Amino acid sequence: MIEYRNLKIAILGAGSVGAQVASLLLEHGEELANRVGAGLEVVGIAVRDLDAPRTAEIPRELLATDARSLILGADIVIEVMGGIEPAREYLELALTSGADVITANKALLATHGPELFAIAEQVGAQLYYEAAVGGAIPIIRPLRDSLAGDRVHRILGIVNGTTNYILDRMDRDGDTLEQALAAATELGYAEADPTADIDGFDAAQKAAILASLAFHTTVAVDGVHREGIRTVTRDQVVAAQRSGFVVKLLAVCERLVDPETGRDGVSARVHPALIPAGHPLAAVHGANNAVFVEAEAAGSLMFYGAGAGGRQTASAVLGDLVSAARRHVVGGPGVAESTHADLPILPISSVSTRYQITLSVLDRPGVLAQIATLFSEHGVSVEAVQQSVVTVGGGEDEESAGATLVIGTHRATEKALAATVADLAGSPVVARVESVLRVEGL
Ligand SMILES: NC(=O)C1=CN([C@@H]2O[C@H](COP(=O)(O)OP(=O)(O)OC[C@H]3O[C@@H](n4cnc5c(N)ncnc54)[C@H](O)[C@@H]3O)[C@@H](O)[C@H]2O)C=CC1
Ligand SMILES: N[C@@H](CC=O)C(=O)O
Ligand code: NA
Repeated sequence: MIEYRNLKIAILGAGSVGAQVASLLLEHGEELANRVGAGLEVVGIAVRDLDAPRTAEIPRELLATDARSLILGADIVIEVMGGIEPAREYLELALTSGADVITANKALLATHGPELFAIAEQVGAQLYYEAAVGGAIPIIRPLRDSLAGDRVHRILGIVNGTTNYILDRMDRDGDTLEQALAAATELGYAEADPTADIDGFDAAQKAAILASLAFHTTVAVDGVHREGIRTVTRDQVVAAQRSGFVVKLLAVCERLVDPETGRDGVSARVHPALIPAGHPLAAVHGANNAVFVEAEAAGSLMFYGAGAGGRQTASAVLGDLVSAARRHVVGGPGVAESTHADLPILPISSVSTRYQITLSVLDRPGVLAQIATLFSEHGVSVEAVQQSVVTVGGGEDEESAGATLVIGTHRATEKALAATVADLAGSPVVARVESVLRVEGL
């Protein structure tokens, strides 16, 4: 057996992810040591309760309640406890004491990432976070390293497993949102309070991280436009199927030209969207995640797999551990986060996309023409219109009770669309604006 010097590893948190990280590291320690050229010695695992049940067996002598002492004695600190404080304080302590840091904490990175990266850069340490987006899926390293020589234009991501599971059940099993959410809760995908998933907060944090990395700028979570899936109905999902689409909660990060100033900028948004049934993202089922990247030279790439789960996420954490340990063996300062492009974050009103608008309208001559005029007044170009007439009564008594119009548009700005929808809602020929959904991936 080869004798290596030992690197001291502290793990903070032994929940779903932490317990699996510890167990896999203890099980495969020798194999990983051979890959790294140094021993990986777990010096301790910080927990709040020494006797809490764990998802994997961990030797009790490794558990400790004094996180600070563990951090100060470590070469590499793995933070898998979640939350903002004390995680932020612990990571700052770890970095300033010269340790490299690995975190799975998207909430922390989306709010305090820039200050933590600045500290890492100052002290020459490295902050790794592959597990923070897309769980086990390699996406941070591909964006940071493999695509660093290219120019990323756009990212379309399914980055929240819980909402993808819910929308998939609505699409394939005919569930309502409430039924699908109940199933997601029973399977342990959704938390008891599913707000972070359902209302798009979790996806928005991931979008902020992806946009910062892809466009080499700083996108804070407050700069991400966010709409969750609470308003998505089974009727919308069925109507989407009929017109050859599926509804997905998407994180969309784009590099674009500001229509107001003509300058380059970036935008990040999270919202339900229609995706053509033949698009690779439409085939992402259940709680899986996928990130579809469009780059200038590379073209389209898709990264797909398990976006969550303790053991799956532990794989990403351990990949980061191997990278961090190799850097310790080789020496030298950490690589700075390349967020210096300083591209402005554009508001949602500057974004252009396609829309599908469903209207209940009166069924009488001239209605279509009036509606078409309304679109053209705002510079929104209509691509296709499908009409179905709603009837009441039967046989000789059957009469029209109105019509449903499904209108697909060409690209238009959010500003123009919002003005169009406001006018549609106030038009005497429109009984109701039933649904407005953005269309992506065309
Ligand atoms: N579970 C998953 O599938 C994924 C989780 N993540 C991220 O990984 C991190 C951990 O997530 P989970 O393991 O699922 O959470 P968890 O809630 O199962 O585990 C967190 C553990 O940390 C402990 N903890 C909290 N504060 C502590 C403190 N001050 N000192 C010591 N221990 C403390 C808790 O008692 C708990 O056992 C979070 O940031 C989460 O967003 C990222 C991707 C997927
Ligand atoms: N709640 C998240 C877990 C991983 O980040 C999800 O549902 O994807
Ligand atoms: Na990942």
